[in-house]
Amino acid sequence: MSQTPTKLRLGVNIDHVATIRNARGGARPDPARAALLAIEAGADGITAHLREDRRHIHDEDMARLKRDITVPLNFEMAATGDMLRIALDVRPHAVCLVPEKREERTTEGGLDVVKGHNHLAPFVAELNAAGIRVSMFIEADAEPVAASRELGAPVVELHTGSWCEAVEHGDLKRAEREFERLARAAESAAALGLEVHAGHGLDYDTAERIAGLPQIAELNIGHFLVGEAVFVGLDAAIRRMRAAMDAGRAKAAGTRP
Ligand SMILES: CC(=O)[C@@H](O)[C@H](O)COP(=O)(O)O
Ligand SMILES: NCC(=O)COP(=O)(O)O
Repeated sequence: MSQTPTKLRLGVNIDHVATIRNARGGARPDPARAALLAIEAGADGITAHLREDRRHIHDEDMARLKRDITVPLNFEMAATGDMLRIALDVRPHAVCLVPEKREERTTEGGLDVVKGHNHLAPFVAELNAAGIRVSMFIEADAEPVAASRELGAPVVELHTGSWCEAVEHGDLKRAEREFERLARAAESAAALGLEVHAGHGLDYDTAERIAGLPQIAELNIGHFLVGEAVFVGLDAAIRRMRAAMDAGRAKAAGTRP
C-alpha cells in the first residue's frame, strides 16, 4: 500500500543574486527582493551564507532578510566569534555551521565535527540557548552524523556536492556510490532523531532523485536556481524545482504528486 509522502521543504539560497550585485557594486539585483519573489514562487525558507570575506551576502542583507521575509531564515556561517555575534544579533530561525576557506570557490567538504568537537561545542550551545535551530553541514558519513548528535545539534545538512559533481561529469559508478552514501547517512541521522537536510550543487534532476529519500525534510538550493533564472526567470525556476521535488518524493512513495 502506498503512503502519503511528507512534504519536503525547499530552502532557496539567494547568495548568488548578491554575487551579481557585487560584480558592479550598488544595490541591484537586490537579494532581499529575490527572497520575496522566491517565497511567492513557493520557497519554504530562505538561505543565505554570510562569508567571512563578504564576497556575496553582506551584513545588511542578513538584517534586511530577517526583517522582511515571512518564512524561516537559514543563516549559513563559519564557526567564528564574529559570526556568532552577528547571528545572535540577527536572530535567524536557523544557523547552519559550515566549514570555510578563504581561497575556496565554494564550500569544499563538510565540517570536521569529530576533530572540531571542542571548538564547535560552545557555538552549538550558545545558539541552542538563544532558541536558534542549529544544523551542521557535514559529509554524508556515519561518524560526523553521530558527532553532530553528540554536540547537541538538532539538524544535519548532508553535503551533496560530491554526488552532484559525479552526476555532472557522467561518472555513473561514482554517482551511485555517492548516492548510496547519502542514503545511508540520511538513515543513520534519522535513526538518531536528527532532522535531515541536504544541499549543494543540486539541479532539477538531482533534486528529484534525492527527494525520494524519505528521511530528508529540507533541500537548500541556490546556485543552479539563480543560473536558471537568467533563462526562465526565478519564479519559473523555483516552481519547476518544487514540482521536481514533489514528483521525486511521490514516485518513491508510490503515489502521485
Ligand atoms: C554551505 C553551502 O554549501 C552553500 O550554501 C554555500 O552557500 C556555498 O557557498 P557559496 O554560495 O559561496 O558557493
Ligand atoms: N547549503 C547548500 C545551499 O544552501 C545551496 O547550495 P548551492 O545550491 O548554491 O550549491
